[in-house]
Amino acid sequence: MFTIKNYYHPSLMIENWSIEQAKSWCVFGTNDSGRQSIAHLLTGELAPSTVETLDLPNSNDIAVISFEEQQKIYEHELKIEATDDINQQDFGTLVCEFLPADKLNDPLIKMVGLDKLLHSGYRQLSSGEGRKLLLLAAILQGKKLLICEDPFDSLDKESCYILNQLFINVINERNTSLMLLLGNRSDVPAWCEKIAIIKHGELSVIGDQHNNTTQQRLNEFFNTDNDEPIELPEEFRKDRLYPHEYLFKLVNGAVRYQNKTVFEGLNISVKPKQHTLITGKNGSGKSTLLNLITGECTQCYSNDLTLFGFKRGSGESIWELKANMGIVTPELHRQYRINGTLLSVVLSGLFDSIGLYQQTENYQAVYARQWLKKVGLDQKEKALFNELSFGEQRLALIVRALIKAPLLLILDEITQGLDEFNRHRILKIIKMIMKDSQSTILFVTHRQDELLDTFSQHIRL
Ligand SMILES: Nc1ncnc2c1ncn2[C@@H]1O[C@H](COP(=O)(O)OP(=O)(O)OP(=O)(O)O)[C@@H](O)[C@H]1O
Repeated sequence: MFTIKNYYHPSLMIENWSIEQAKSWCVFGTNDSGRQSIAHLLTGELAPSTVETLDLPNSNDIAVISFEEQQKIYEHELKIEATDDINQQDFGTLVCEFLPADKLNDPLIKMVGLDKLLHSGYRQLSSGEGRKLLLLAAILQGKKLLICEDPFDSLDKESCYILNQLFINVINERNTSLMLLLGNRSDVPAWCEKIAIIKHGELSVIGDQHNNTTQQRLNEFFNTDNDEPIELPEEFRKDRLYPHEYLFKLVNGAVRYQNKTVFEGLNISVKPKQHTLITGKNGSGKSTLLNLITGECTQCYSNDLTLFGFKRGSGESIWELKANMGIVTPELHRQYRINGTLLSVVLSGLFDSIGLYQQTENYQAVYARQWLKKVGLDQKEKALFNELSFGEQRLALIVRALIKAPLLLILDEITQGLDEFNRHRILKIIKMIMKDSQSTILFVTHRQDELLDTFSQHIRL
């Protein structure tokens, strides 16, 4: 399949690595390890400074399924939208258009649950549905090497099971090789044969997964002594007067699109400090519910929804509402395409803007820097946001939401794309906020180890 010897590029070094046809590999790397460079190398986008052997498959035979690729497609879809005839209702590229025309009856489509969405637009898909589509497209196009970054992130339990079956099928029946780029040890499937790690851009082949030495090397790789306590800033601990019983209350809530009811008859209320967990299958409407609360979903006006004491649609200002909310969602990450510095992205959270358009005070920059330090990004404050890895961008958006210590924190799959070290660091901050602050958390996740027992309400959609 490929052989690489003594490859050197400033962002990637590989001494000796070969992969045979129909083999499965996991490459573990942290968020700043350079694991995305592996995909760039294999697709021919990372020309080496020096190399001894570089025997790669045809780039047309390789598919990369990553958050980065999903972002590119999304941006392309937005461009199409901008050039569309505005009178025409258009959902951009349809799901079926991503798949080979002669494979639209392939049983794999039903297996991953996309059969009913073939005529939906890509932009209408939930994040999990979008991931499944790219993977399915690659398989049906007969790609010979699939490179999947954190493929189990954003998938529900059943979809993870199906994805595992799908992977086993492509390796055994379709003679395809699989490379999983992972940041969490708990994501490695038992069937995966070989393990490699990447650290500071240097790739090391470790060996067979089910081998004691491999497990020992992995433990060493993930073992960091960086377990220092994280203290919440003063702002989070200040007492605040909140005059209403509920932060929000939705009565008989419903969201419907042309021929689809996402949910109906939904009654939900959240009181201050009633930390709430929301779970449900892919496409069950978790993000839609959050969008109703944040106002991203315009059907908030046709619902009986009261937010911070304002009945939605009664002339309240969205900025007044937003001032009380800190929001991190996959949608926000997709939309955050303004290319400022990391520091400016964090500061933009104080103004609820995408991009920073206001003069900031010194104390605000000091505060933003303190937050960057808490997530280990203080050395990168001048880096451009879109030059950071997906996981680093996600960390930046998390601290952007935290910086104003809002009344309500709306956190939708926030640990998507984070390596296990950063994920635990963020969960530690979340636990501190639950315990020691005046903020209330609304938290969506698919991960079992994020179903913390500190949530006082669990909504299952
Ligand atoms: N504008 C739209 N038009 C039509 N259907 C839509 C639109 N927006 C979302 N949907 C559909 O509504 C359903 C719910 O989507 P939502 O993103 O809320 O799911 P979710 O529970 O957050 O899923 P996931 O766990 O995959 O993130 C999905 O099937 C999605 O395809």
